[in-house]
Amino acid sequence: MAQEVRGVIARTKGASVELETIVVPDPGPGEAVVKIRSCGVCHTDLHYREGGINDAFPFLLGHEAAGTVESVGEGVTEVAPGDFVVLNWRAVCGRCRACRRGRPWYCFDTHNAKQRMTLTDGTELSPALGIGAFAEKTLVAAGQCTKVDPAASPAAAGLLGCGVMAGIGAAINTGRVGRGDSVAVIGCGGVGMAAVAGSALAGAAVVIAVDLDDRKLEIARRLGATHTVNSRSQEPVEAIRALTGGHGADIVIEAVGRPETYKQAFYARDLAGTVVLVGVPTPEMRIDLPLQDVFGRGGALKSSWYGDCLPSRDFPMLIDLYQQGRLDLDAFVTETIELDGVEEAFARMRGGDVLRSVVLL
Ligand SMILES: NC(=O)c1ccc[n+]([C@@H]2O[C@H](COP(=O)([O-])OP(=O)(O)OC[C@H]3O[C@@H](n4cnc5c(N)ncnc54)[C@H](O)[C@@H]3O)[C@@H](O)[C@H]2O)c1
Ligand SMILES: [Zn+2]
Ligand SMILES: [Zn+2]
Repeated sequence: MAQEVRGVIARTKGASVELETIVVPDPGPGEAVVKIRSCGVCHTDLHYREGGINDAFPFLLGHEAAGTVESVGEGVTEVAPGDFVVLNWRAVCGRCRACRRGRPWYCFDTHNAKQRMTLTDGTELSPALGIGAFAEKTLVAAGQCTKVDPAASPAAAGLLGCGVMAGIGAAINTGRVGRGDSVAVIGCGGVGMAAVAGSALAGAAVVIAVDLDDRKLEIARRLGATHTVNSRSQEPVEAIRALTGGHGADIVIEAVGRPETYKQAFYARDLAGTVVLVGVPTPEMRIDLPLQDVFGRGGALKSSWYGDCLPSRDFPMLIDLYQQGRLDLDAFVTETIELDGVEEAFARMRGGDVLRSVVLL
């Protein structure tokens, strides 16, 4: 029996989101219905609301979530009703060229649930990043569910579903941060802050956190930053160079998604360093770089999707680190809110006032 539940909908470009009734069908073959316990507000949700990702309105927002499996469809063996799970963006195939090369976020053959959730008038919804978890329940592919220890707090576990995984993975999986490296992270929101924590976990000797807001920089110190730079008062490229013996950082992680910070990341790295691009630009954004600089700097320019994670490997590992007290996921949660508080949470995110607002259900 299809069920009616409440969900947060972005109807048109730039309009305030509204809490509306949505219809969640029974899970079909390979699918699961998940009762959402927590869902963090990520900047990507705001990008969807602004039409910055695509125009497939109306969106059912929310994609950084943990929940309990309520029911599963035919042939599902990965999870069973009652399992506590973290949701991931895509059920990757595991067989295509991208999957076999260990880059599943470039999978050509994802098996997400068909878009079958609707408004009560039958209008088809686009679930953000294939999830749609600002809702009491959502329909996903069973392969998007990773079982984790049910003793973990839902607010903390849900963060792994996007921002924290994207940030930690950008450092560890994409950037290959290792013992003794110097790292600069430009932009310390939920994603960049996790890149700071991931760099510290990986043994970096120098971790430079860069942001416009001293409150963020203070938290970054708690999570392992050895130095902080406020770009309002210091030119960040010069400051990063000064803190790394004049060379620039071995790994620079961009977690804002703006032309000026892309450019800073490019120039703040050591000549043989790696730039990891995590911030999502909008279609009209451009930067202009002298080709001599592009050529003359060795190293690597990499983009990082979802921290190049493998959910079944990385989610349980990060939950372990959290429960051992080695990864302070609670420090990311600025506030917990209700489903009807998402629009106000977007305003606080724009104002830079929160690291993460987390909807608890
Ligand atoms: N690649 C991925 O897999 C992935 C996953 C999740 C989010 N993202 C993207 O990462 C970006 C960050 O997401 P978030 O949720 O952390 O956002 P956020 O809004 O919480 O954080 C952005 C941070 O950047 C800071 N900032 C803004 N302009 C700056 C500047 N010029 N210099 C230095 N700092 C600046 C802000 O003060 C804020 O702390 C977004 O573009 C989001 O879409 C990418
Ligand atoms: Zn996200
Ligand atoms: Zn694949």
